[in-house]
Amino acid sequence: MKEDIEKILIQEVEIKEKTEEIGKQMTQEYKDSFPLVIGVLKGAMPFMADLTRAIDAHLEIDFMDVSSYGNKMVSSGEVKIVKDLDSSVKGRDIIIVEDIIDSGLTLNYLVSLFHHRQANSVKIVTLLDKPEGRKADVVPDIAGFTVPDEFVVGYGLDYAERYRNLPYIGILKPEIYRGS
Ligand SMILES: O=P(O)(O)OC[C@H]1O[C@H](OP(=O)(O)OP(=O)(O)O)[C@H](O)[C@@H]1O
Ligand code: HPA
Repeated sequence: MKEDIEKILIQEVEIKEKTEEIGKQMTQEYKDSFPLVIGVLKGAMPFMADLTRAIDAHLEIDFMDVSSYGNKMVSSGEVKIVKDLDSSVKGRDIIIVEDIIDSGLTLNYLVSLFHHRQANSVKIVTLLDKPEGRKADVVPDIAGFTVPDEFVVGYGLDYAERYRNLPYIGILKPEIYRGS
């Protein structure tokens, strides 16, 4: 698997340090509000697991799985709910945890949905932000790293469902996409 990686963009230790830093910040911000922390499956799974353990405050955890209709590159922005939340967001302070914001279409949909469901507040925390990919106007409240406009994998992020279990963020060798 590792031989498929052209370049490591963010090392495991950098992810760990950044996650600790974000966790400390969120401990201060949320120590009195019992937020509902929502991980967006599947990509956010490792970050969600590490980040929530870096927050020293009471919180509730839930997960949502969404997928975009059709090819993402030409996506209409329409999103399908594959797995909905177990909890109600009404009146709650919501923190959405993502691995990456690229086009912003997934988060644009989720933020609107949670406002429609009458959340008290909706904040976005993402490990990676790829601002050059944006098609919808989404700005994270907390972003760990800004990445260039390239397809990245690892630490939850996949290519064809592979590489999610890499402990770092990297860029694939071009021949992997070309299938040779
Ligand atoms: O800003 P966007 O362009 O909407 O892209 C970001 C979304 O894309 C990825 O999920 P994906 O739909 O690939 O599902 P996955 O998490 O199961 O891999 C990622 O985990 C984000 O949820
Ligand atoms: O760069 C990416 N890598 C993996 N999944 C993604 N989903 C949106 N952008 C990306």
